[in-house]
Amino acid sequence: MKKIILIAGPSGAGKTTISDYLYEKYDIPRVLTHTTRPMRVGEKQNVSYHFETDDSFKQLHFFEHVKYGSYQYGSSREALNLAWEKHDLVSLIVDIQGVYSYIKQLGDKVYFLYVTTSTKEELKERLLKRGDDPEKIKERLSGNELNLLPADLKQYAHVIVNDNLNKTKETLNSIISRLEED
Ligand SMILES: Nc1nc2c(ncn2[C@@H]2O[C@H](COP(=O)(O)OP(=O)(O)O)[C@@H](O)[C@H]2O)c(=O)[nH]1
Ligand SMILES: Nc1ncnc2c1ncn2[C@@H]1O[C@H](COP(=O)(O)OP(=O)(O)O)[C@@H](O)[C@H]1O
Repeated sequence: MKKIILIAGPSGAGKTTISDYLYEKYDIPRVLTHTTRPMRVGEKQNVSYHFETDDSFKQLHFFEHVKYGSYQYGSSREALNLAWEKHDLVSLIVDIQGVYSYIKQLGDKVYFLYVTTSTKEELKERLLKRGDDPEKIKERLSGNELNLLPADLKQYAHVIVNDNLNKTKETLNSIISRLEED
């Protein structure tokens, strides 16, 4: 059965790292989303995101979309179907609002991975090392942008505390072998 692995959690928790691992090890494609935020060093157009201008963003047809600060993010049904043509399992990095939309619209096709770390200090250190602007880090690690796991989503969430990447990979290996049996 076709499934979508939703990956959500705070900035710096390791969502992109996990999605990359699923692709490199299992060929599980990432459903690319669209954003108007500027590219970070190391990111590539149509690899990390479809980077858009405010005008090109307006022309798209979204499954759901959100705004973070002054930047827009959104995902399309077309992108999901395209990824599903390549593989029955696909991954998608979203925020918590996106998780609600996907669970509502796709029900049991959703496998929800919630990624976090034991401490917020670890997130801050990783984001500084990644080269993020300290002001932006402050915003990302507070309020709604922190993407904490809400009580009503706990029943759907498979939580990964990504303090140790090797341990995380082992957990992912057993998750994928179970999902591939479905
Ligand atoms: N709902 C929704 N959230 C998205 C989408 N694309 C990205 N996000 C979320 O937007 C937030 C900001 O993403 P980004 O700027 O790449 O920062 P990062 O989390 O630090 O890598 C993250 O929580 C992403 O999961 C989307 O299409 N829909
Ligand atoms: N378990 C881990 N231990 C230490 N650093 C990690 C771990 N997982 C990911 N990282 C690093 O932390 C930074 C943030 O990870 P990333 O996957 O970009 O997070 P997110 O997509 O959730 O914002 C990256 O530089 C990544 O290489």
